[in-house]
Amino acid sequence: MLDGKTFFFIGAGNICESMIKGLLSAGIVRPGEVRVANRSNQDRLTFLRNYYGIVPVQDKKAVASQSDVIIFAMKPQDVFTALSELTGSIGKNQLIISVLAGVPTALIEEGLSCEAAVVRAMPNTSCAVLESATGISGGRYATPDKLAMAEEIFRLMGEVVVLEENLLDAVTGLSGSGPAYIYYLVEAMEKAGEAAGIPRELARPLVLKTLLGATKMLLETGEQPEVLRQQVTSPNGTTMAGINELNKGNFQPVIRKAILRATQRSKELGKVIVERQVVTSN
Ligand SMILES: NC(=O)C1=CN([C@@H]2O[C@H](COP(=O)(O)OP(=O)(O)OC[C@H]3O[C@@H](n4cnc5c(N)ncnc54)[C@H](OP(=O)(O)O)[C@@H]3O)[C@@H](O)[C@H]2O)C=CC1
Ligand SMILES: O=C(O)[C@@H]1CCC=N1
Repeated sequence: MLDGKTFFFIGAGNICESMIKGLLSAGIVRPGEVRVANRSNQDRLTFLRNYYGIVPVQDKKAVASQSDVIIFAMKPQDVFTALSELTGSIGKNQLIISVLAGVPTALIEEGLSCEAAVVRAMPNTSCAVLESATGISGGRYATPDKLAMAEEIFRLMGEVVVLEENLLDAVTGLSGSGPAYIYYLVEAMEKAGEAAGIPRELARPLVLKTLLGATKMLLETGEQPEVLRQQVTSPNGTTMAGINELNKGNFQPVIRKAILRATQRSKELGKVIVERQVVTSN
């Protein structure tokens, strides 16, 4: 379904680069089929062209009208300018993917005013290494084949779940922001390893392999995390002592709070943008 398709990224930031890296390394999409535009930062486009061989774009309208897949990848608050720059250039046959946190498909549909096939997606930066966890949801005019195409695109870069749009904010809080929580955990574990006397350069491989090994155990054994945790935890041993400290620090409630707050933030971002749309259109 993707053979020879052209991709147009509007917004050349972090998630755009992760997706470009992933799409190209998956080997289905060629650099010449990937077009990228920014608001003003030309150096960034030059870097992406030199590094990945993609095509930098100035005339967004012209390129949008000639692209099969258009990916909205600007900050949520920049969506209105991006939509206004595309007026009249997009039609029903194209696939529009929005990775914008909080922004409903309806807002993009309305902005494009052509019954555009919009799919809202929430990938994460692990697209770059083909290990993203991505949630997708089709908008009002996204036909089953368009949703399937979006799923195929993200499946090249990792795991995909299709869900109702009202769950996309929760996906954002859980797995969209998720890599940052894990990096934060790695930072904390490395620092703790250092405090216990292990030099940083030795702590890192120990921490990373521990993470990778635990993930593989979960995937390959199919066991519940509780069961695997218990297998590590000897009665009155070292793990129990460590877990007790985590519990004293409210480990599970804190993680829950972080994910729920990030989910709520995604909803807030969307609400502000929808309100702006209502004000502008009145
Ligand atoms: N970072 C992440 O892990 C994830 C981010 N997202 C979502 O992706 C979106 C982008 O995030 P991220 O990549 O981190 O953001 P960045 O700030 O890194 O990049 C945003 C880019 O959008 C460009 N831009 C702004 N307005 C326009 C416009 N009108 N036309 C073309 N380009 C424009 C900016 O260009 P310039 O620099 O020239 O102003 C900038 O390069 C957000 O909506 C976010 O919610 C989704 C999943 C994960
Ligand atoms: O922090 C953010 O708002 C974006 C959305 C998910 C990951 N990064």
